[in-house]
Amino acid sequence: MFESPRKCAWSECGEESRKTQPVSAARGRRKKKNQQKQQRGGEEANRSVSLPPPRAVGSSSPVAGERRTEERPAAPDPGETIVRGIFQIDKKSCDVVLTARRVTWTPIEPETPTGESDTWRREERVELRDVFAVKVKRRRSVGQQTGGTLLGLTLFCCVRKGLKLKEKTIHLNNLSADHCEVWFQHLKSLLSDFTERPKLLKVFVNPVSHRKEAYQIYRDEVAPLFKLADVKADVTITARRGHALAVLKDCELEEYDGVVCVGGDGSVAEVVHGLLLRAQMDAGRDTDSIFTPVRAALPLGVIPAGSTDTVACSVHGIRHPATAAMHIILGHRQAVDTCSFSSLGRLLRFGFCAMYGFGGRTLALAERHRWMPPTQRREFAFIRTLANLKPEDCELSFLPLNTSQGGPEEPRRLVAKTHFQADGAWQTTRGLFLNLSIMAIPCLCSMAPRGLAPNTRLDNGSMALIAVGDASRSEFIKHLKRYSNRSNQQFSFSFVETHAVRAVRLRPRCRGGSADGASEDNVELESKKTPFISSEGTYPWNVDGELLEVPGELLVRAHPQLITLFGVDVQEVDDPPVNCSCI
Ligand SMILES: Nc1ncnc2c1ncn2[C@@H]1O[C@H](COP(=O)(O)OP(=O)(O)OP(=O)(O)O)[C@@H](O)[C@H]1O
Repeated sequence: MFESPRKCAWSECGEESRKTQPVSAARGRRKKKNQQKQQRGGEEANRSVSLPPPRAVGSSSPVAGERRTEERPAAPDPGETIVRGIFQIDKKSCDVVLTARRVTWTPIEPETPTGESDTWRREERVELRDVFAVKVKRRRSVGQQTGGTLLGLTLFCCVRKGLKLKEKTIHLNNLSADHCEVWFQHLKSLLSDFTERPKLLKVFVNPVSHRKEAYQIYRDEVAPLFKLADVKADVTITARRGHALAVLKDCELEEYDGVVCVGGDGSVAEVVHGLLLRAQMDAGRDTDSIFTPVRAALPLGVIPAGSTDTVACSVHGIRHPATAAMHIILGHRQAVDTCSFSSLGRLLRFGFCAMYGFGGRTLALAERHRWMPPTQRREFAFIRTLANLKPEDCELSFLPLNTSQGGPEEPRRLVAKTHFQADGAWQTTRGLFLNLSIMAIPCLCSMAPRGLAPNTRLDNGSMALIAVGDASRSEFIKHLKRYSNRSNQQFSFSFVETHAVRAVRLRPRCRGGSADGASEDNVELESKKTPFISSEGTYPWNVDGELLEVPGELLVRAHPQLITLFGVDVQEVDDPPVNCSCI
């Protein structure tokens, strides 16, 4: 029944397998029945067990008259059996079938006297798209590095539990070397057809991210999975801010199939900026002009090791390093919009999101208290800025996404208190704003399970502009608190407006010259209408969790699907929601 062209391999496997098969009188009857069935099926049934073993691409020279394009055998029908045999799985002898898509197995059990055989023959399967490695399994004594008794094959698979991806092993036990060799070669060949899976990665690890655990996370949770999947990694442990950017500007990117960043949002932003800047340099773009950027050459994987990890959450839905590693290994790719930040005609950086006003002030204050532990300094800055809550007087212009371009939602009305003016397609408004957020991705995180910008998507080609106008502190706190529930009610305030936009220009309106707001000691002394300006005369922006001091006007442009991240599009975070302890 299981005969194939590689007769010697199969016959040995057959003998070996028979040792493991349960013997029963009913089995003889079934065999006979199957033989009759096979005869009826004729050639069809034979072909299903006899596909030739895989041939390496380019390994055969063309036969006279054969066209080069025919060198590689035609891809098998996805449902067609490539190889079939018997293995012990979970201590049961199983009839195992390999097709181009999956491995299926059915326990071989004796029929009951009543012949109710099919009612308990439960078929199980694993899709090859979820298998990331196949290994020969051997029994070795302690300390033995090579050799050992062959036990069979092990499939390493990825299983989903909610949004979490976990490793699972399936042991296909059979002591026949030839049998296992045939299966191993077929499986290896099929897995190598997943060309989107990376083989060599450039990895950046930020050793000082959050609780300084990034290297440990990489070493203990990610590197073992990469090794199992035969993914090679060229690791750089960053020594300073800007190190990853410097490496990306100069390294031979063509060698790699992807870049991985182990760290928080700040590290991810630096690597994203590096990849995109390098792409513009390679394409000869003048970044000090209104240029059309080219896409990043390589996809980016993000292993979360920061405090908030909004980018990782937005493409994995969970802060779980092993899940992130699995997305990378399996080559799950998601196109992602980015934005560029320019001031005075010069590109400052590429990134995903920015905040001005409350978001910028809070980060600027936290940065001045670097000596504090990260969580404390963030909470301190948050409370202090909230206590001194004041609106920014600015001129806000934005280029709305044409409704025919399929915006994510109807834009909400403009804040009434501002002076509206249309300039071509741009809309300009002047007024007081407590906070302005411009986000190209939803920025999911445990404090905002549906995202800081639930009204944009990863790849919809637009950014969400969320403008929070002047309001009382208690109203502003109510607005912030609503981010933690999943009802999207945070925008149901008269002082909040949202727009789907293609570009935003923000010009802080300075009254009465520079105020020295650099010291938090005199923050209280600032006039309620004076914009927060650092001692260098710049305005603090929170760009991807990093402080960006902008000298005046900032232009933010959306760039649809400029980068590819390893991950998927998720709607909300799977982590338990976290309420900000400060409010
Ligand atoms: N060895 C290093 N020493 C100091 N800073 C570094 C080093 N390596 C990288 N950096 C910089 O640290 C900054 C912050 O990194 P990251 O965002 O990963 O940590 P975090 O701020 O603790 O996390 P989160 O942004 O999630 O709060 C990045 O801008 C990065 O460039």
